[in-house]
Amino acid sequence: MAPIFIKTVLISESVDPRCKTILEENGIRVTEKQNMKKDELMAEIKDYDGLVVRSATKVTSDIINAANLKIIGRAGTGVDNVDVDAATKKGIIVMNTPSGNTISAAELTCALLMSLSRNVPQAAMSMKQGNWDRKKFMGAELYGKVLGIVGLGRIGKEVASRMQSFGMRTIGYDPITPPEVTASWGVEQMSLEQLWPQCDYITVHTPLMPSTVGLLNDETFAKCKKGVKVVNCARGGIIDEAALLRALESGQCGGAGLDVFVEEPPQNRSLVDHPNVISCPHLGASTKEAQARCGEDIALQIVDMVKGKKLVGAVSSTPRCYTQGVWNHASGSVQGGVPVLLELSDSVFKQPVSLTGNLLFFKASASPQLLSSVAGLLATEGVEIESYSAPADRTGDLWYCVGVSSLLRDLSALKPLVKEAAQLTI
Ligand SMILES: NC(=O)C1=CN([C@@H]2O[C@H](COP(=O)(O)OP(=O)(O)OC[C@H]3O[C@@H](n4cnc5c(N)ncnc54)[C@H](O)[C@@H]3O)[C@@H](O)[C@H]2O)C=CC1
Ligand SMILES: O=C(O)C(=O)COP(=O)(O)O
Repeated sequence: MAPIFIKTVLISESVDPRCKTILEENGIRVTEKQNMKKDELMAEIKDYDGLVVRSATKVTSDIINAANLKIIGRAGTGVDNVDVDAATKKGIIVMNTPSGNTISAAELTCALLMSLSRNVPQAAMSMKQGNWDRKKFMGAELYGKVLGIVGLGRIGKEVASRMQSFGMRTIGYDPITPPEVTASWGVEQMSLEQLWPQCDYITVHTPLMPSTVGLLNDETFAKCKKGVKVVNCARGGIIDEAALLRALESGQCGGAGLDVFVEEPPQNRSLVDHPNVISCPHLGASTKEAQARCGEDIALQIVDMVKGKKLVGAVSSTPRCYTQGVWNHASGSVQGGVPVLLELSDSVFKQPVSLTGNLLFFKASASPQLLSSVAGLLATEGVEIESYSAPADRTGDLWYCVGVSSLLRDLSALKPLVKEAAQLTI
């Protein structure tokens, strides 16, 4: 991978100080400016190569177009506050640190589930007001109850294992994670139609995207058990807020634990003020540990990119990719839940290239010895070939891709054999 020059980075939110330290130790000038209004950010952003954000900075297309950024780093998971398409069109790499805050978000979800079952926040508030009301806060055990988990990715999985230890039965739905995989962590998958009526509790852990907006709505609440309790520690809007309020008022929903809102902070306080709602100001990732991981990870990922070592955590859609200072056009799709590359510049691959793991791309002219020469060279560097994708055509200089056991320390080792090379971890 060719180095990408980043001299200046703006951190626009409260990110762990390790982020600034690591970037500065690697010769990058860092400015921290928080709580900027949109026009302030638009004016400020012109001076930077990189921007590091959390969830509060809305990196809209007009901000992206006002900037000369090369990288937008998200110290956290969700990138719905970044216009990834606009960034990709401008050739800006968007990267996140998707596993750094998984445990913290899962633990907060479990805390909300437990609080909903035993009315802990309401009882604590009542005590502070001088009361001693044992009857009002009668709860119900989690033991033996059914928890529906919609979205069985990193956080959904961690929530399942923790709530199983309370004796909950965990069922779920995910269009991508295979049922045999979730069965191995004790989650029985089924369709949403089958799931809704079985659950005592439902928790959502999907990204926010058109297919997940309003997953719980008037129609789906009506299919749930009366009194179902719901938790949203993912993104505001996955549970439709107006439908949730109606379900709370009718008793169809018995309680809600909300960490996230469509508008943050929410101007409309109807949900927050509802007696059966417990809420937090988007605290899922707000632990020392999660912030330390995310701050450090994003800085290290940027430094690796600057050094041309590897590209970790990139989430940009892939119409173009950057090698040796040149933008290459690419096209791909998602097959069986796995993103695949079909074409890179003028090279159409014989088989789709699964975009997972460590990948080494190289451009070379076809020859019967090419693969064995590359394999031999990689072997001397201690790198094994795990998969091989060749272009359908064999004329001229074309792109090849090999899945490798680890990335090469120095791509220049390939120089005698190839015209261009790039490597990345996905
Ligand atoms: N409250 C907070 O502070 C935090 C919130 N989050 C949010 O939590 C959510 C989940 O994060 P991760 O588990 O790390 O993501 P992930 O990508 O590991 O898992 C998401 C899962 O949702 C599934 N999914 C996609 N569409 C679906 C649909 N229509 N129905 C059911 N499942 C669907 C995907 O297949 C995937 O398995 C994200 O929205 C993230 O932004 C993450 C960290 C902290
Ligand atoms: O990582 C995520 O998706 C989160 O929602 C955490 O957001 P934050 O970094 O706390 O603003």
